[in-house]
Amino acid sequence: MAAKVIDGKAFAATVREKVAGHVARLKEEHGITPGLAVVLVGEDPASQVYVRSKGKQTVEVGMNSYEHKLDAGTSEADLLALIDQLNTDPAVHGILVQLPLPKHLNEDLVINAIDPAKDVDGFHISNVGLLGTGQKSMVPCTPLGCLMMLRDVHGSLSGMDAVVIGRSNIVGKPMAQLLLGDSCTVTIAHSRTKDLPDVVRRADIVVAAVGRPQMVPGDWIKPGATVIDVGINRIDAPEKGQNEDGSVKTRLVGDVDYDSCAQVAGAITPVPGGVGPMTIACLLANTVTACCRANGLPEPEGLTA
Ligand SMILES: Nc1nc2c(c(=O)[nH]1)N[C@@H](CN(C=O)c1ccc(C(=O)N[C@@H](CCC(=O)O)C(=O)O)cc1)CN2
Ligand SMILES: [Mg+2]
Repeated sequence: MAAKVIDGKAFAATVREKVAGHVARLKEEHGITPGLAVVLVGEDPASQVYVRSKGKQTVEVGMNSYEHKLDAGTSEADLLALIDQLNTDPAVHGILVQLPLPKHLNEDLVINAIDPAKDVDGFHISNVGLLGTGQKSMVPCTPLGCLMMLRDVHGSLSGMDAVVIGRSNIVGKPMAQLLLGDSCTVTIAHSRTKDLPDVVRRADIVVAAVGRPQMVPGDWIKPGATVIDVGINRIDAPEKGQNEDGSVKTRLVGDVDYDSCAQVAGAITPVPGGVGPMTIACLLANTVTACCRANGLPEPEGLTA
């Protein structure tokens, strides 16, 4: 039987609706409007698209959006000074520095300069430590979105075998911590893992986050398993023809070979329209959570891990 397709676009819309409801209540009952500051350094075209989308969606759910666009040559000192200013600004409840940063900037240093309570990306070392020890933290948006979708499909994840392929700080590691928090038996696999196909075949849940186009074929998937594809890779699509400038057209694919995996899996996220839209929805959710925490108010239910 063909897999159930997990519609991340539709799911993200329900998350945004919940966020908008909380924002409206914060305004009505407490006179507070959550604010999100997004910092973009340089002109990376994909980052520009994501930042524009973040600003637009922030405003659509009723929050204040503060965009800071700095040129590619901005010094570390100037970027740190801006973060300092945002850390102390009471109208700003969430701060996000769009990644990747230009090469001359030290990402760790910059991220760790953000007030952990405003770190809506959940990348600050304090939040990493809190998540790793099962304490209340800000949770990275992409893994949080994956967790929400998995809970929606399965209800309880307790006792399930989960394999996370990829060990990045942004997705693989926090994803593994979240699955552990939901009582899965978790394996983190990566480029050096021996017998990767057999490791993946044991899994009830496969989260692929390696950044290698269509790397996971259907015959690695246990029948009925749930496949969450975090990859967003652009590949040539000669079947679509050429652009006006003569270059070959492209298309987006994930880290799993969708067609073959969908024939075996019980449920699967598509690319595009799966995990990607959940990332920004969870950013909005984290901003409301940060705002509630900053004001000593109860946290919104269903929007945190
Ligand atoms: N500070 C951060 N930087 C980056 C993050 C992040 O969470 N925080 N994640 C990515 C980029 N990203 C958000 O910033 C992001 C990536 C993809 C999508 C998305 O919706 N993708 C669509 C396809 C988009 C397309 O057509 O190109 C999809 O998968 O359907 C949203 C957000 C790196 N940087
Ligand atoms: Mg760097």
